[in-house]
Amino acid sequence: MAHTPEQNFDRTPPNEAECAVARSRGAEVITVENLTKSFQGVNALNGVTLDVEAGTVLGVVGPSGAGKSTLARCVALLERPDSGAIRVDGTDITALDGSALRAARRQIGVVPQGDSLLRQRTAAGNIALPLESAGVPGPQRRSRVGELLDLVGLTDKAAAYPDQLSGGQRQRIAVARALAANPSVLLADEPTSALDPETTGSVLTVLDRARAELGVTVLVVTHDMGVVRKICDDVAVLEQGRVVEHGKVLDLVSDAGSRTSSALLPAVDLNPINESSYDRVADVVLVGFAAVGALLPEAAHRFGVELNIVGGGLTRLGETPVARFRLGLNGERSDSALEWIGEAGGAVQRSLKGPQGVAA
Ligand SMILES: Nc1ncnc2c1ncn2[C@@H]1O[C@H](COP(=O)(O)OP(=O)(O)OP(=O)(O)O)[C@@H](O)[C@H]1O
Repeated sequence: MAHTPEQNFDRTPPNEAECAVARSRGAEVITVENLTKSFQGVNALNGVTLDVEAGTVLGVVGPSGAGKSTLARCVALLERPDSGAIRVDGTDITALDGSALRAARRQIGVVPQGDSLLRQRTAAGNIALPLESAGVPGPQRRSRVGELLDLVGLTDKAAAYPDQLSGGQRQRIAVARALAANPSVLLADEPTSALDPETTGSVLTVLDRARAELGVTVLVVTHDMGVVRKICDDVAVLEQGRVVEHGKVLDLVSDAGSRTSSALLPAVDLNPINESSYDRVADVVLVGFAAVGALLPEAAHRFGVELNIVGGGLTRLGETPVARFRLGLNGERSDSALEWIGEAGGAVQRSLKGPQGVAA
């Protein structure tokens, strides 16, 4: 989907309803198929397949050397894969060259790893750079730079040089620069490494705003599950060049065996003494305000059982409250109560005491 610079510039940001339509359509903006890449005999990518829905934030996580940056660099067309396809808005970008390749590159904004701003240019000058390269006329350029400074909350720093900005502010300017040509995809490689928690929050807020206000699809490479916790809709876990887990964060946390649930949910400590006084003990994951607030009291009331939380806790994934609780139940209808919690949307993960197979 090639845009001239003017078309890019003139494209008005989609409103909330349009973004919602894009999301509900579930259109896959990036599809990676069986991607392989090796460097001097080392397999960095070993058959990676995944898709990213339009208007979502995907976190690519995994240990050092797993292939995260190589995947990001392939998607950004900075690296050519050995085999496989990468479709962006339906076009296999690995097959492009010449002007088609340049047009495809404009669809992908990149926030590179590390400090990437030009030292001799002001914040505004850095953001303007891709617009200058694309030949966008001065007045339009200035207006676009103003919008982007506003988006990243740094209007008052337009004339500041990178050395006069904090690490987090520099990163926010790098995000603004990556968004300048109005790409459909924003790719950020470790955007928060080396930042303190507070500054990290401000950079993540900017990435989230890019998705929410511009409808951009965001792919963020990170070793920090805190990034996934705060802004990611989906997560792909890479290990040794392969995707070992991929899906919606809120679905994966309901799966007891997933790496995502282990990393993001409160631990459930074993407390045999406490648990011995119950007929049934089970773990449950509850997602969303309604489930967290109402499901357990409702189950106790419906089935006339005593139901206590004996472990676990509550957390927040983005704006969504999520609980992993260990429950202790007493009463004849304890199994029915657990079954009902499962049917009502809770994920009852294992029956630690009593008959197995209560899972829903
Ligand atoms: N340009 C390169 N030349 C040689 N080997 C490379 C190159 N880029 C990556 N590799 C190798 O490919 C493998 C995957 O590296 P990659 O940087 O993609 O992993 P990563 O998951 O991003 O790691 P990190 O979290 O440490 O950045 C590693 O073994 C790495 O040494």
